[in-house]
Amino acid sequence: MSPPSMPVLAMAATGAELMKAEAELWCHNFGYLKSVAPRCAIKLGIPNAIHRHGGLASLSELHAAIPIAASKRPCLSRIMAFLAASGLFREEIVPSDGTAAVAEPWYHLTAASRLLVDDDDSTEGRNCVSQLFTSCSSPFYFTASQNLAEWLQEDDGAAASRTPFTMAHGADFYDVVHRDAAFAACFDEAMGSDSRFVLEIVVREYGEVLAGVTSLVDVGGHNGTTARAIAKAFPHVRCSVLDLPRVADAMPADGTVEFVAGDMREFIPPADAVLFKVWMDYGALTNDG
Ligand SMILES: C[S@@+](CC[C@H](N)C(=O)[O-])C[C@H]1O[C@@H](n2cnc3c(N)ncnc32)[C@H](O)[C@@H]1O
Repeated sequence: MSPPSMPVLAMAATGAELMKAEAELWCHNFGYLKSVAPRCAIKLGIPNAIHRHGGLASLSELHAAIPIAASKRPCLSRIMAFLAASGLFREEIVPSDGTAAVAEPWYHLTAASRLLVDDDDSTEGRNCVSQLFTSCSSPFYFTASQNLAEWLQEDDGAAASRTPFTMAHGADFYDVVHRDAAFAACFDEAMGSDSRFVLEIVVREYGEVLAGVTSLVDVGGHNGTTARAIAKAFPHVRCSVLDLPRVADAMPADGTVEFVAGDMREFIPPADAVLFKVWMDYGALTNDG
């Protein structure tokens, strides 16, 4: 078999090529800011503020709406410019009142940032995934990801019980959820917001997949947000949720869905349909896991 052709930089590279290659590395180096900056925008309530201005707000309007320390005011425009460059908002530079000599930036919500608005009365939060974003961009995951190389090098045998997450936090994901009330609340809200968002679309556009189905089990269904939404939209479907005992046993019975405590690797209650949504076994990242 002949080897692939020689990579460009193995040959004599020009200064311009080297500079371009280094610029690419800078982008990778600070790539995490693409996740951190929207997290900052959500915390400051920027998507909500633009939404309250009808989906388009000027920098001055954002300054009036968002509490920023006086000494940091110039930084807001830099964060907004970064977010616009990464596609979260659309920036337009126009004169502020038609007469002003100095043009100022205006920011439009985009399809993505519209999903970060959590005070839209017309959708009652069903089209908002800001909690999901906040949870997934949390330091818990970021810290765990720093251990990836060490985890790949560490040979802990066939059990492969350690994950980058356990290396960082000394416990597996669900143990941390269990012991850290703030993280648990953040995780619950994240899963809830994703379930409401996805179910709204499923109910509206894909209801036919449940035609003829009379029972459904949501495997790893957590607090039952998804199963409850299905039971409400499709009353002919009897819904149950299978989850680990410490989750299922803690759920109060409300007559809408039945909670079954168990491990899916051992047992899945019989039903016409089995739903897996955002299921991750954070403890089984083995070769075949
Ligand atoms: C990422 S959450 C997703 C929750 C829900 N499906 C959703 O989309 O909002 C994964 C769920 O799977 C559950 N889980 C993890 N391992 C499980 C197992 N072996 N058997 C049953 N449930 C499990 C967790 O307790 C958690 O509630």
